Amino acid sequence: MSASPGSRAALATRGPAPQLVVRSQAVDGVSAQLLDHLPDEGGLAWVRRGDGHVGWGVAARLDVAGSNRFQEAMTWWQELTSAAVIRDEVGVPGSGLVCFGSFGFTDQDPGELVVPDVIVGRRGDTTWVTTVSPASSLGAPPELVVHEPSPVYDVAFADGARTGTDWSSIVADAVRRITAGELEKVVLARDLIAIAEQPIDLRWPLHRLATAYPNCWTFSVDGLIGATPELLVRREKGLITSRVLAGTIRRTGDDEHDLALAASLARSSKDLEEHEFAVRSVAEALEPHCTSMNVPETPFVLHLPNVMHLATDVAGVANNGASALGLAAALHPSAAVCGTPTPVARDLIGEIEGMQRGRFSGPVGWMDASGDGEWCIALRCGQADPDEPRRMRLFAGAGIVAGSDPDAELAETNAKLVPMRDALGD
Ligand SMILES: C=C(O[C@@H]1C=C(C(=O)O)C=C[C@H]1O)C(=O)O
Repeated sequence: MSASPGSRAALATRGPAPQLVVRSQAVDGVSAQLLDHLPDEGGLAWVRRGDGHVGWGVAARLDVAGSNRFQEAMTWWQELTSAAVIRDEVGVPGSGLVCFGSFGFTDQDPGELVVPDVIVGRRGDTTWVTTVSPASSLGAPPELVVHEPSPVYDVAFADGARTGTDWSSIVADAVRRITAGELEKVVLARDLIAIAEQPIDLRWPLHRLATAYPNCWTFSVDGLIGATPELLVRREKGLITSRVLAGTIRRTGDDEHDLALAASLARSSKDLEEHEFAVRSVAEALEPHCTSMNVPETPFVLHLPNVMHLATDVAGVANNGASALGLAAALHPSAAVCGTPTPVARDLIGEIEGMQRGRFSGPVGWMDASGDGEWCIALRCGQADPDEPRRMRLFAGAGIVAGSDPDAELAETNAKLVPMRDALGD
């Protein structure tokens, strides 16, 4: 599967949303994994622990950028879903009409919503196929075929916008500015370039990510692929949840040592402070949308194969009709990927980070016609190069507070690059 962002302009839908006819039907006897069904071009994916959905083809698409991007996307989705004729014979989260989407970190970075022609979904024992067609040409459900991705060989890695040493020095600069009282926390990121011998079949790293990181959300949207551990927001039947991560320690591979490290992470005042900023930013953004909220006072330690994070699961009951995307828009950018105070951190990132993040650290996810859905933060990910299919940009960042050590932060970003590096076969 290669990315085809070159066709972005041609596929972009402007003007009135098309009228779509949508049908979801359960299918029996499908034992293959969802990702196995992705064709070699333009696949979309959202998978966790075997559940989720994959899609291909483009029944409708909206490209968005600018300060009004979330509102524009919500209006388009509202129009599209209210004009659609939806026959959902499955009735589980993810069946019926859904779109996949991703948004840039800044207003200037472009993002999109995509409604595929075909969606294959699974939730527990139920597998279904959704077909989406223009009202004038109702299609039959496709035969589900299993495709083999092409292995990725001989990947070389090179510095992106900055060398590690240069990046450490901008971290040191940020620490000075935090100590001087300009702001409390800023998240700084860096990129790494991966270059393979042959064009990269994105399904290869996707399979490996989903296998190695089953507790993360493995995604593929328009050439952006990754396995993120951070749920910005889920809305499902009136329940709103968010998993906030901030505060990280690398794993060593020695279980006993890792347990001791987890305990030290849970006691580290620097990490607890960094985490507190992130939780507060999420709780404040969700509060106007919830009748009752549960914000645990103490984080737990989330164990991933490469790192451990301080984590807090925030939950609330929706008190208004804000869609999952509306909530993601209210939350983005949280202090987990930007900083505190948000405007100062955002300006500092623009001033010293020295690269365009694109969709890295923006919301990525999916949404259904009722506005339920899941939006994660696009982390532990890579962006396929639209002009050079052998090339990807990989990203990682780290939260910087007064007590941060630049070399330790560099090591943290290296640990966060491991999922994508390993998935590409390093
Ligand atoms: C910015 C990233 O991760 C974020 C920063 C974290 C931290 O600084 O401890 C932890 C999880 C994420 O919220 C990344 O993975 O690139």
